Amino acid sequence: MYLKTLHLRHFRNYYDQRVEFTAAKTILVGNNAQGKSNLLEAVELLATLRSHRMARDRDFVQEEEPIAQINATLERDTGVSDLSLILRRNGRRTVALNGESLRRQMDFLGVLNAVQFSSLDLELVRGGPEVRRNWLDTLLIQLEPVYAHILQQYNQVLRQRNAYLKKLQDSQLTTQDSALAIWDAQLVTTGTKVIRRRDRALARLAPLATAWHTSISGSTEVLQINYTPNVQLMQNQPEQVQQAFLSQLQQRAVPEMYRGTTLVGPHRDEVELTINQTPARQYGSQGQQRTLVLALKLAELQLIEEVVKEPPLLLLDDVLAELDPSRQNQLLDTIQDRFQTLITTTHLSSFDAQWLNSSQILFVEQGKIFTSNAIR
Ligand SMILES: Nc1ncnc2c1ncn2[C@@H]1O[C@H](COP(=O)(O)OP(=O)(O)OP(=O)(O)O)[C@@H](O)[C@H]1O
Repeated sequence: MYLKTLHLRHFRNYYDQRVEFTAAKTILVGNNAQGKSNLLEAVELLATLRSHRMARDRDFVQEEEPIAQINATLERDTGVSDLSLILRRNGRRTVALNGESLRRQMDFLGVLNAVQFSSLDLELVRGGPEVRRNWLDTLLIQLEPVYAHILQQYNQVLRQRNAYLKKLQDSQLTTQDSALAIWDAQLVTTGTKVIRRRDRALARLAPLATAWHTSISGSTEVLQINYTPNVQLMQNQPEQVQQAFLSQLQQRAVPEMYRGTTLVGPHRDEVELTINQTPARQYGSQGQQRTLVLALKLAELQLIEEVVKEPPLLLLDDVLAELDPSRQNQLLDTIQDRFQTLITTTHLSSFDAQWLNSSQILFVEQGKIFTSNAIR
């Protein structure tokens, strides 16, 4: 797939900027805080309706403006599509495809696919389980857009069940007298869908990532990725998962009521990353942890391509310069011209000449994009 144009209006520090992408690789160069990451974030939003920066919608909208707008033209094997996303301070969003407003955001997902890779991704190794759950969920949204809907349902039931548990704390009711069973049933139904999809996605991703990791580390390291669901998963059959989920909920009913929060479910899942059988967080240098993240990203690219049958975009936010030459080459060899790639950097000096020659270079300054570095 190929992103032909992007038009940002009142998005972050862009007032009204059109960009036309004229090569498979585009390098966005500029000093810090000029708007390079913002542009990549806009593309990420079109792909996933999420931002890895965990921003709220009001952060996207330029000061003094009521709405932010992102428009794009995308070429796929199936034809050309116009995408439009309107963001408002109050969080209400409007999505449109080829000029037609879509009622379900799910129908917007899966049109543009992208893998985002930034220095924040090191948190995948160093951060807590929530970071890895978020990463997996964002990938799943692209593999199966219906997952966005399932996840939203689960989170809604979870919030309602937590509110009910809090209410129970203040009442004289016991867990048996209460209507908790109604919430349990809904949590189990939606949560099981989340668990089974996470399990399936990781089962496909893990061998790809392990193979990349072996190759990048020169066969000195073995990466293992294990899904550790909070609900014991013996078999990935819906009935079995539901039964296990329900019985764990029933076992924890008293502590849940005491603490006023749900203690069982996929909101407590973990994805374990180990290198040579040692937890990756404790393993080795920053360089080795970067190898792991690079392997995950290359696996994401490969898996999305396998599933959607077209190469997704790759968004490299200030990471190329952080990789050593051999890891850089591994990445660049994989990309070639197959994956349209948008790269941000503060210095062009870190790129090899051949790459520079075949890339479109755009200069970013205070929310404006220039095609040449001439005196402005
Ligand atoms: N809603 C907004 N309205 C106006 N300006 C914003 C908004 N959100 C962010 N900005 C501005 O965008 C700039 C940050 O841009 P961005 O994160 O893209 O930096 P960058 O060019 O990628 O640089 P770095 O290398 O530091 O990441 C800051 O100047 C910030 O004030």
